Amino acid sequence: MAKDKRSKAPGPPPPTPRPATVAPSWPAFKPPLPVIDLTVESLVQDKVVVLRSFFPRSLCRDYVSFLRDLPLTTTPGKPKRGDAVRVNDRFQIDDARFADRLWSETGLKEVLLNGRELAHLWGGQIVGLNPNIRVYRYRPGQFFDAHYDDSNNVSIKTETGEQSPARTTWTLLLYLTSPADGCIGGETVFYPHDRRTPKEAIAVSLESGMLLLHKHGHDCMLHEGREVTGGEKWVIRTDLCVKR
Ligand SMILES: O=C(O)CCC(=O)C(=O)O
Ligand SMILES: [Fe+2]
Repeated sequence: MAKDKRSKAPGPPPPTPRPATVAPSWPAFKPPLPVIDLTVESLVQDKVVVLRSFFPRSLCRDYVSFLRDLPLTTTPGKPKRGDAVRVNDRFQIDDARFADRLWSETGLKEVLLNGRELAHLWGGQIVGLNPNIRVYRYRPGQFFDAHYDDSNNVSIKTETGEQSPARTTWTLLLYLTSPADGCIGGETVFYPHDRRTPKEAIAVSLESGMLLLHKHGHDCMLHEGREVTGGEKWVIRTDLCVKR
């Protein structure tokens, strides 16, 4: 797929149904996070990193049972021209408070900001996570077709309470289920050379509680969420934001 004809990750959600406006009462991070010394492991140099056991299994289970009760909507199978085919059930909310909790009450902030050898990766000075929180559920037969994720301009509340201009630079995916919970398939697959061929596929297997970050925007690798063939894949998606 040529870069100039690339299919984009979906932009704003379709006009109906509308994104939720009332923030969910997300479960507490219990036990307190992080549960292990988080480490940033590189899977594809300068493009994909993972932090394993970001959520413990028990917290993943708490989240999945909580998320089940949210008003998820099935995305249309027929996307607008230029948008990726994405077939899953999803919930979306602008929730700056939860984005901030994920950033500053989990150990993520410390591990990313203190890792001096990582500083060059993020595309600027990290200021937090995108308040646009997305929850995906994939059931058997559902998938996210190959696409690129865009960088977006957003506004983030700083520690002093002011809104500050920011830009998303990396996609954040937090996997809540895996084969250990009966989820078969659903790997996130990257194609470093923009060719969706089995030979060039770098497949990241699901691991409950693992957080994955991948570079997006101009340098985004073509990627997809493989079809789920058994059980359910649950993911929380947001983005890493830098100062603009
Ligand atoms: O669910 C996945 O594995 C991929 C999700 C994705 O690519 C996205 O949210 O843009
Ligand atoms: Fe994506």
